[in-house]
Amino acid sequence: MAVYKFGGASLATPDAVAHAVSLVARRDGAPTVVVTSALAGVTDALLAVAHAAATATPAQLDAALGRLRATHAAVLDALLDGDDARTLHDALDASLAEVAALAAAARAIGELAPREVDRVVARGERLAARIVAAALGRAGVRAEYVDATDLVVTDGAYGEAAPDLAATAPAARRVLRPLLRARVVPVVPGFVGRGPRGETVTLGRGGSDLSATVLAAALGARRVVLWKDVPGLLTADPRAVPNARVVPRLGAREAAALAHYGAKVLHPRALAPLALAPAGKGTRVLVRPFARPDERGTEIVARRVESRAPVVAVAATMDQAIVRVVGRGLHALPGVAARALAALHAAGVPVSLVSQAASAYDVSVTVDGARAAHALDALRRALAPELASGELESVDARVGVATVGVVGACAADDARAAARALTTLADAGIAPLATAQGAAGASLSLVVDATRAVEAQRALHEAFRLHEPAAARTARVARTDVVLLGAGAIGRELAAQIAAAGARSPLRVCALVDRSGFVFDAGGLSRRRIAELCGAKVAGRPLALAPGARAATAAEALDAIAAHRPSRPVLVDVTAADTGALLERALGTGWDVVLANKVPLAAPQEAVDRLHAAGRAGGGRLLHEATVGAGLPVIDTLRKLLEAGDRVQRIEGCPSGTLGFLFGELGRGLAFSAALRDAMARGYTEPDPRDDLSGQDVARKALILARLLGFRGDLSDVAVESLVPEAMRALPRDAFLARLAELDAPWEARVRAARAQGRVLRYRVRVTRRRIAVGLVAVAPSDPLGALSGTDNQFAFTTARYRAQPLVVTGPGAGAAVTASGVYGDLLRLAAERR
Ligand SMILES: Nc1ncnc2c1ncn2[C@@H]1O[C@H](COP(=O)(O)OP(=O)(O)O)[C@@H](O)[C@H]1O
Ligand SMILES: N[C@@H](CC(=O)OP(=O)(O)O)C(=O)O
Repeated sequence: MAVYKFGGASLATPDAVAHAVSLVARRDGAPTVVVTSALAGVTDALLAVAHAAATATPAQLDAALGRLRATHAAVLDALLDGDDARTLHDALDASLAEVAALAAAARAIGELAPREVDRVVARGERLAARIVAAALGRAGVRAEYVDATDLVVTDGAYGEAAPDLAATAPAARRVLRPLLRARVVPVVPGFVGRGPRGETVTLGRGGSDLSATVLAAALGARRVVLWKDVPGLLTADPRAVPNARVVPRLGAREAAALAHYGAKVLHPRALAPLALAPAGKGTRVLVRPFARPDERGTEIVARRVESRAPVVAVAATMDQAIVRVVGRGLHALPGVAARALAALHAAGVPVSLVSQAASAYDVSVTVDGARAAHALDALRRALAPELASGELESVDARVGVATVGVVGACAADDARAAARALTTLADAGIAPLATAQGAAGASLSLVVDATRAVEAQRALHEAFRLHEPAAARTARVARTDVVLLGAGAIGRELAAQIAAAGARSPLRVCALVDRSGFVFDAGGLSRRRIAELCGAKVAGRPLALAPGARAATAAEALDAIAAHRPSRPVLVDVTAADTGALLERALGTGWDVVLANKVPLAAPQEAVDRLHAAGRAGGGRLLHEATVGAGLPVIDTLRKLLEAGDRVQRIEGCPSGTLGFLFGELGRGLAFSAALRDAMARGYTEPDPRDDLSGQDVARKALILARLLGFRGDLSDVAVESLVPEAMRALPRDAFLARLAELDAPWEARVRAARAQGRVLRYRVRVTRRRIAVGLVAVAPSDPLGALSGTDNQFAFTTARYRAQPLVVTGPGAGAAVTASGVYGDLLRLAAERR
């Protein structure tokens, strides 16, 4: 047996009502109770009529009733004809005539009593239920209108009546069971119940959800389906947060919390009648999309099982006022706060949030904004003695606030969730006016200025990554989106390393960018896609030609990616181009930047200063371990020394694997030309080996290191000794290579001279805060540099603490795998520090 509730938003047009009928028909005779809301907009219209009844002119009233007649007539004329249509037109006319009569009476006495307001407003549901029942009959489904006052027994509070389940159950069973047994679908107006004297009352806005769950509980239904015009219960109100997503399974506590924050999708008390049992037993509550009945929507379950993510949704109650009682009387005198709350209760002002710090100097509560003046009045009267004596300083109210709720099982007991919520608001420049978090609650409340409520919800939704599937977010790992600039050997290696780490890694490559264009996926490029793209790059095809790629400049690519609001984006530059302007822009907009590319950091001092300034202004951080010594912890070591308060006096080293190899071979007696050709054959050198021999690449690394020590100056200030004789510098590459043998004799002489002194040749950099020297030196074999072999790099730090013996870092300093791992280390550090 199932209870189907059709919301007003779903019953908006004749087609929609026909669709509702078809959903019931699809049940194919299975026992079904239908609960309807009023047609879309009708409750609002009836309430407007009720509230203006005493003051509106007859003409205004006629116009309003005319609109209501037209709304209903449009639906019933489209779906029904003959006797059915006539009967309903008569019912409609009679109903509206009664409203006119009630209004006339109201004009005479000056107001419409709450009892009459309920009588007026209940008409919406009653008319809708009659129309749906007739339309069902028309479609061949046996259906019968049953009035809610015969079923739903309440406490009789006008406008917000609470159903009495114990009294409702027997009545509902007595009336509905025989119908269900006879395979008749009872169609019941939602939102409506009976007071103690048999009078018609309403259950509060959105109350037909409650009607449905009360009847389901009374009948022991297997399922309640609340058909809505949204795809289910969402992580946020889609009108405030467009990328909100469906929560497939939501715990009852969270669903209720969401409803209490005014998420119009569910009546706050709707779940109370049901003892929600673990899946399989009890009544299942489903919130499903009316327009797409084959989608599953949301199931509300007793306990949330779906994920460990602490936060499942955000919501906001608008149009609130925050009312404060301030003064030392709150802690000096017993019972002042209790009296304040009692006064509000007595005045009929419901209180939602209550916040009082332990210092007890003020207590703040939130109330419906429309009742702020009434609340103030009640408080001032109740606390008059303390206000007069000065024990209380003031009672005041601020209207135009909203209560934003961060909803989740652990929102209230996960310190990280609370911290993140507050930091998120702080980052958005939104100061909470009050906060509350219960010891056992399923939510954290943050009161903010109403004008900032949408922004606050969006920022929180983003911060808790609610737009991602629940399984993808856990409390601890926040996603870092990596944008890879350059898809050469290092870029490809890095992408593969990140992809290999899989879902456990906080890093996700969401874009590859090359000179031709870019490929982007907000959810992260899959391992397979990365492999395909890299394969195409190796085959020499530009990215822009890949499926799903866009041709663009790198700047255009970044703008396009930024528009998707990536999570903690990092731009990784593994090109060898002058990318300074692009990096400056990224840093300035808060993106972090990781470089293997040396060029932007070896640029003129003022350009580098601009980069750092952009980072400071925009909040982006810049790491570049791989620019010196590839994956070796060179900059990391320097940072640790400085952080520990050491003073670094000098860094000496061989930051070139190519030159290291060359001098090793010369030392072993090889001819210069043979050693260089060997290095070329092994792929150690640049295509034109003079790029290595000129010392320019080494000079860049030296400059980067020196700048870390405080050096200010440019590449032109670096004294570089080139190993290419003046006369050979301008030759074409091949001409240079053809004349290599000419260099053998001079080199042999140098090596021999050094050996005579018991020394070996090395190409060394030496940097201090003031000076950079790059060139050939003869060192003793006992020197750390003397022992260097193969393509290893070496860096020796002489510091205040490492004075007698330097701290030495040695190891392979080139190659895609180690360079990529240097970049990877930086990325992990950024991800860890942002948590
Ligand atoms: N977290 C949420 N999930 C789904 N809808 C929400 C949420 N918060 C607010 N809403 C709003 O609630 C409304 C719910 O649906 P609707 O079909 O109008 O319900 P009904 O017709 O039963 O009153 C939508 O307009 C939607 O914007
Ligand atoms: N029609 C009533 C009751 C109701 O539940 O409506 P809906 O299902 O459209 O939220 C209201 O507007 O408050």
